[in-house]
Amino acid sequence: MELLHYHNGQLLADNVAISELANQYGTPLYVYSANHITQQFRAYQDSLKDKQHLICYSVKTNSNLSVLNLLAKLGAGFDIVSQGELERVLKAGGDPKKIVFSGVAKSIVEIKRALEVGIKCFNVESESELYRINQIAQQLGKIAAISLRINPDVDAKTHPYISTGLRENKFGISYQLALDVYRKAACLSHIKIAGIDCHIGSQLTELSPFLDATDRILALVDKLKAENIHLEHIDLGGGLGVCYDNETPPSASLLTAELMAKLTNYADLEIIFEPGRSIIANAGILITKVEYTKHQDGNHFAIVDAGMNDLIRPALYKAWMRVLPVKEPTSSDKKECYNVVGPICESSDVLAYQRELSVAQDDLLVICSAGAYGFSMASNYNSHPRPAEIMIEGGNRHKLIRKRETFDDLWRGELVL
Ligand SMILES: Cc1ncc(COP(=O)(O)O)c(C=O)c1O
Ligand SMILES: N[C@@H](CCCC[NH3+])C(=O)O
Repeated sequence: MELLHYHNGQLLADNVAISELANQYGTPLYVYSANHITQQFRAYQDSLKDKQHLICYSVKTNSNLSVLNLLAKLGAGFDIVSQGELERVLKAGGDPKKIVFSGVAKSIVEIKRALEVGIKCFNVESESELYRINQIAQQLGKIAAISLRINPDVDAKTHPYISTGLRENKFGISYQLALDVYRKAACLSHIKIAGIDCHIGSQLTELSPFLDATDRILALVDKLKAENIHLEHIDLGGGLGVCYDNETPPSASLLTAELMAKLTNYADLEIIFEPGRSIIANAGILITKVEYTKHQDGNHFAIVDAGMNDLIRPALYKAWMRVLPVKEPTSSDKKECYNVVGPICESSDVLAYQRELSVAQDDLLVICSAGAYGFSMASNYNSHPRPAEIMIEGGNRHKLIRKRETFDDLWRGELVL
């Protein structure tokens, strides 16, 4: 079932009226549906049930403790990229043995902490990182399980800012060097080679880049085997896209089925995925209120209380996100072509360009598909407190899962000289 639908002229999320949420919690407001998150996660789980697998939700996508806790209870592992994300997962009740640690700049402190809590695996992104991990593991008297994140040099056919698997990107170890780095890893005293990893980008709407990357990774697995380097798992990353407008990405079950077909001769390998957006993007919305409308020089602006500080995707990538009025439009409404703009003093603070809307002051609008890379990328720019977040459970109960920030939160930790 879709998250949003109109009923008696009002927009509902699951079975809850958006206007009720805005009245109770204020705006801007992030809202997520536990049912939808569960449904998306289970789509991965169900399609992999015949294969040893671990679905490591990508924490950066939406790292609210309640979201992590919900996913942990469903059996998720976690893909993290910082100690902050590690601490969040632990705080939310996630199992450290199901954590994989990606990221190009893991610090000594981060590596130590990850070893102490006993994560599943480091996704190593450079040769120097490998040596650092070995050294720290030696100091702690531990063996670090690693996989190398391979940069397969595959075009993910997505926005250049969110493509990560091309040779010019900073991520991973070059395909050409990978075998050699594995050989070096095999000689290190405190390293255990556990797997192989790749993640080629985000918001992928075609299957072919996934298939190409997997072929290249499997060719490496074969070469490693020939050298007696045996792996326990293969991690194919995240990246599956969602529908924001009219994209038609493959479903999680089609993606996993196509990839599993390639893995039939690798029955002993556990398969790991690191999905983020496809779990939660369409399980979340951002509710915002129209503060003013402005009509001048042929332009129509709906000036709303949410801005690029709350949701940066449109400003950062010119991402298109659907905007729906909370009051159901009728055929007699007079519509104009609006730019939906926020309060921030930047010309790029535009949430949506050129949308046919009928809006008036104090109307509520919903930015759809905002569950992924929404709140997790929010900032306090222009000294706006970050929004509250709420979760709808069971389709009709709603709970605050993050309080709206106060002004005290804005200057917490600052000192007046
Ligand atoms: C290493 C890694 N894994 C997983 C993800 C999740 O990607 P997505 O949200 O596109 O599924 C990302 C973000 O792109 C990432 O950098
Ligand atoms: N933040 C990006 C995706 C980047 C993925 C990070 N690995 C977005 O909103 O689309």
